[in-house]
Amino acid sequence: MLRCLRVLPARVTRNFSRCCSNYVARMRFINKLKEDEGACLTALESGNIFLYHTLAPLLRKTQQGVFQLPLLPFKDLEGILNRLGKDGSMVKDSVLITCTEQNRALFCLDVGELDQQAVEKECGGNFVDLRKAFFTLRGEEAPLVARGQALLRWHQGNGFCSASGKPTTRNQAGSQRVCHSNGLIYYPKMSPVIITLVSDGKRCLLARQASFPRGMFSALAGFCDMGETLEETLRREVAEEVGLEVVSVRYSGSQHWPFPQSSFMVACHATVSPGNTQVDVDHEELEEARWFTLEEIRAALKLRTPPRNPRDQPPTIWVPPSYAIAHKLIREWVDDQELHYDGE
Ligand SMILES: NC(=O)C1=CN([C@@H]2O[C@H](COP(=O)(O)OP(=O)(O)OC[C@H]3O[C@@H](n4cnc5c(N)ncnc54)[C@H](O)[C@@H]3O)[C@@H](O)[C@H]2O)C=CC1
Ligand SMILES: [Mg+2]
Repeated sequence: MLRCLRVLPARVTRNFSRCCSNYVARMRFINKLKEDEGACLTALESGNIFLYHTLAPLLRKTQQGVFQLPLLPFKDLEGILNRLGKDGSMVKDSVLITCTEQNRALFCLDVGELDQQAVEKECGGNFVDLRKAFFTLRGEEAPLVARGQALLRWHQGNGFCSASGKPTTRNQAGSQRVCHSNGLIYYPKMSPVIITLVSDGKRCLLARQASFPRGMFSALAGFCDMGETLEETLRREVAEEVGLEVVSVRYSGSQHWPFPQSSFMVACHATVSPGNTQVDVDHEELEEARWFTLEEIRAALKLRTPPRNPRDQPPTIWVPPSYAIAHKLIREWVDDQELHYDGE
């Protein structure tokens, strides 16, 4: 939700405020901006832009020590670019992100061709790694910064048609690219991934990859193969990674996950029958997978930050932080277990 997004004082035209007075109108307006080049340019000229430098977002720290995503009005950014010796019209390369509830179109731009420190000085902020930005920004800004980077990354990697080899051209909103030599249209892509918390009724199954930070365990995850349903991916991934056969699936939620590239995470709870719980780990994929009791999971959830895990001692078990959908699955499982036990 964008309800709490900080935007600079609105300079909204009457038409624009009429269009965006409620959710349906706002969504239709965003859709229009994707199709109408002129309307998109007008919205950009009265909109706000946030910046990246080679895909690292610009953040600003307030006097209270809170990190924010600085939003620059079109004219201000044009002025900054001119002062840095760039043609201000580069602002028009901005990519549409959304329209805020305060009726402002929101765009982002990568200024990677400019001197990083000079931009930081002009804007009063610092370009930081996406992972750090995602972890430090307040809830409603983190998905925005991830979405912006994903779109900019997609444009940077799709400048040429994979069929003709000729350059592709983007529309004003940046919602598609076209190869004019053969008419092929390219749209931004996410890879669908299933993430599932497997339970045997009393315990849940968590796993870790060798690349995870020490002591961290998460739910099982895997990319969908071409032509698979989500249920088929889930059954296959659980079978492949831990050698178990799932008997039921329940949808929980979804999340865009920007690391390392755009994935569309679909989160589900799954169960195996209590008589079929012998784990057989695929060590090509996972370092370890095992069943955890409710008490163990409660203890892991209590750790707000990753624990210090000295090398010479067994690690304290911890789970992904609250912005990861794996955390939501684990918390829901605990709530379900507590409800179940209360009812017994
Ligand atoms: N948001 C969250 O809570 C969590 C997110 N994840 C994300 O889920 C994703 C998938 O999990 P994994 O266990 O790594 O998947 P996985 O079990 O499918 O194994 C990854 C392997 O699948 C292959 N693969 C097939 N299609 C691919 C594609 N479209 N893109 C990249 N590799 C592909 C590659 O060989 C890759 O090494 C990861 O990117 C990870 O960041 C994982 C756990 C928690
Ligand atoms: Mg996996």
